[in-house]
Amino acid sequence: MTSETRQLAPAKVNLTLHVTGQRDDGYHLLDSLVAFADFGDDVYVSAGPTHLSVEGDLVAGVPTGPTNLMWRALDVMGAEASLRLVKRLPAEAGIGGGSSDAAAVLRVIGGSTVEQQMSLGADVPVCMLATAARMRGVGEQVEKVALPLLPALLVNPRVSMPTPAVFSAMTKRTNAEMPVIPTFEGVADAADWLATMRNDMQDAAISIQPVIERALSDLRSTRQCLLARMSGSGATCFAIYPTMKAAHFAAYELGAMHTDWWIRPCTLS
Ligand SMILES: C[C@](O)(CO)[C@H](O)COP(=O)(O)OP(=O)(O)OC[C@H]1O[C@@H](n2ccc(N)nc2=O)[C@H](O)[C@@H]1O
Ligand SMILES: Nc1ncnc2c1ncn2[C@@H]1O[C@H](COP(=O)(O)OP(=O)(O)OP(=O)(O)O)[C@@H](O)[C@H]1O
Repeated sequence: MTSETRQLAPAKVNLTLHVTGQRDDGYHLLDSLVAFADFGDDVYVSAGPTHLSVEGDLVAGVPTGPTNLMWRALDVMGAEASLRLVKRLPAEAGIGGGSSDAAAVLRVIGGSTVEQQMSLGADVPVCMLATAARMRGVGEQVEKVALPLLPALLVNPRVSMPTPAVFSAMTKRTNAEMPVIPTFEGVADAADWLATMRNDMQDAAISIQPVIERALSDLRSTRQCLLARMSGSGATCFAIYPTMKAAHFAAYELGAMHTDWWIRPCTLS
């Protein structure tokens, strides 16, 4: 590694999240269609003794020392590097911020195994791909899926959601897996199919933070919204639109109503 390498650590969005069972060790079996935004944290890696700097508007709650998942990624690989993180994704938000940051570091270092990736977090293997994929097992089984480019809006009502608390609040842990994912003819076709799928963590997250229901209903009320759902363990919700123009218009509409919410138009693929 010579000069500084920049990697986008894109937001991860669970377009579907089916929880299909629970292992004896407490981890849940998942079946999830995951997509990635064209927006995320910026991760910079350069040669040198291990060091991390964290900057940006959304640094609250992000560790700046050895517990940061980027630093832990270096430790797992027995590597040294100078790291810089420009944080643009809210933490504990269901869009994989820390996992995506760790995966970005692992991509630069190269040669990580699925076991090493999983030791950092269940979302790290899928974040290594950083493109649409079906995720199964407890997160270790990932296969790429072809998706049309989906115009979308991400909305976080600025409440943090620790993932274990949401899993604990679930009342039904054995649900149907997804059927075979079809080949989609376009955005509307994909949204129609997605509407028949679920996020099995959504009701549990709403029971902890009812404002998520408000985010979903406000997204559904925006013009031309094709689908609105929560991502991961929340609280970030996403909506799909036929065009980026519609997604930008919805961002404007919602932003006027909720000046304190985090609202970001993007494409997902
Ligand atoms: C809910 C998802 O975001 C869906 O993409 C992920 O499965 C969670 O991924 P993550 O944040 O990388 O999760 P980890 O940091 O590995 O795990 C946090 C906690 O979530 C629970 N956990 C996580 C993954 C999984 N398949 N089953 C679980 O029960 C465990 O209590 C674990 O202690
Ligand atoms: N680089 C990082 N960025 C954000 N959080 C980090 C990072 N490294 C460690 N953390 C810690 O990880 C915890 C979870 O943050 P993160 O944003 O990854 O969660 P999440 O949104 O629940 O992810 P997921 O969608 O995978 O469930 C935070 O409490 C934070 O202290």
